[in-house]
Amino acid sequence: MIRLNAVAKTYGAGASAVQALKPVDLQVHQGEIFGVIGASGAGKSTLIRCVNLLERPTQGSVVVDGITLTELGERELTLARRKIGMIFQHFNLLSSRTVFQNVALPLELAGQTQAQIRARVTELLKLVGLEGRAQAYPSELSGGQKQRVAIARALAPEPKVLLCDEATSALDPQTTQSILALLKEINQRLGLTILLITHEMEVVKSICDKVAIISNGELIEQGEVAWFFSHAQTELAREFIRSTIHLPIPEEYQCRLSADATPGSQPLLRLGFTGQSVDAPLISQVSRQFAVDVSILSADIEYAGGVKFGFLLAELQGEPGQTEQAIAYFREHHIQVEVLGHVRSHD
Ligand SMILES: Nc1ncnc2c1ncn2[C@@H]1O[C@H](COP(=O)(O)OP(=O)(O)OP(=O)(O)O)[C@@H](O)[C@H]1O
Repeated sequence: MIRLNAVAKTYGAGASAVQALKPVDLQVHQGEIFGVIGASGAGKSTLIRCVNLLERPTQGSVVVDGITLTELGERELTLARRKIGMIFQHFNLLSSRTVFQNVALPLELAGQTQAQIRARVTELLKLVGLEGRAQAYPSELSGGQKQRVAIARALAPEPKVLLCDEATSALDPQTTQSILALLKEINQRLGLTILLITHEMEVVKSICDKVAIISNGELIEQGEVAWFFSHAQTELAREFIRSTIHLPIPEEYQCRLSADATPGSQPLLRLGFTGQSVDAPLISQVSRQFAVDVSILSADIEYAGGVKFGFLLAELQGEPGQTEQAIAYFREHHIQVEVLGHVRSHD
């Protein structure tokens, strides 16, 4: 449904030129929710704006629903863009228009009759859960409601593709989840293809089928979300995965923790389980095989894309040679092991 072939974008020229996007290949199939995640300045906005040519790529071609947008003239491009809806972080509603009038705008521009517009807007407001707010002005709405209006407006011309530019970044976590649930519902009910950009792994985890990581204008890793959580290759990908997990070290341990091992101290580990390792009884195996005790401080096991993954904060207790062998055993069995430090026993 969306295909980017070696799309690159450089802003400016000469000494002040900024290459925001290096040649990028990306394919999003019909009905998929595809997330592109990256840090600030990585090139996410540039990438998504190249899809509907809000930014003209410096090189490469963009194909949406079989039409090569990069070959079109302005008039044809305006028509083709009707099949590509877009929503933004700050909603971009017209403040002087009511909810109804905002959603009606693209239909007015397409020359629909008043009766057609009324029927379609009513249907869309119902779809996004805003019946009864048709006559409100944007200033009277919450952030989540504003994004719902923006979604209804984007859907008005019956697009095949919806582009979401950090659509939930200005919303609180609860409202974020309700907007993500709405996007998922629309995706499933209408078969709409969604390409979103975000800096939050939670968004990817909640609704995406596929994900790509962008760094310095390059897609450094991409795949199905389930695969990604269990096989992430790059350190940046693993960092994003860790960012969805909350495992603080208890204060009581912090004050007994030091970087180096001292006589009698025990290693404090963060263990990352993905794929098969999450279901294997590796903790009890280690305990039996190497005569170590494993004291679990906290754990967080989650699902994403149908795959279980999780992290465990644990202190290993045993003789140094044994704890080292236990750590090696974990690593051999595809558990990510990070030694966070060494814990002194209570004074
Ligand atoms: N219009 C522009 N002119 C010049 N440089 C630009 C322009 N837009 C973006 N850039 C630069 O291109 C790079 C990528 O920016 P982009 O906005 O695409 O990243 P981003 O990942 O969306 O970041 P953020 O999350 O902070 O918006 C940055 O170095 C940015 O400064």
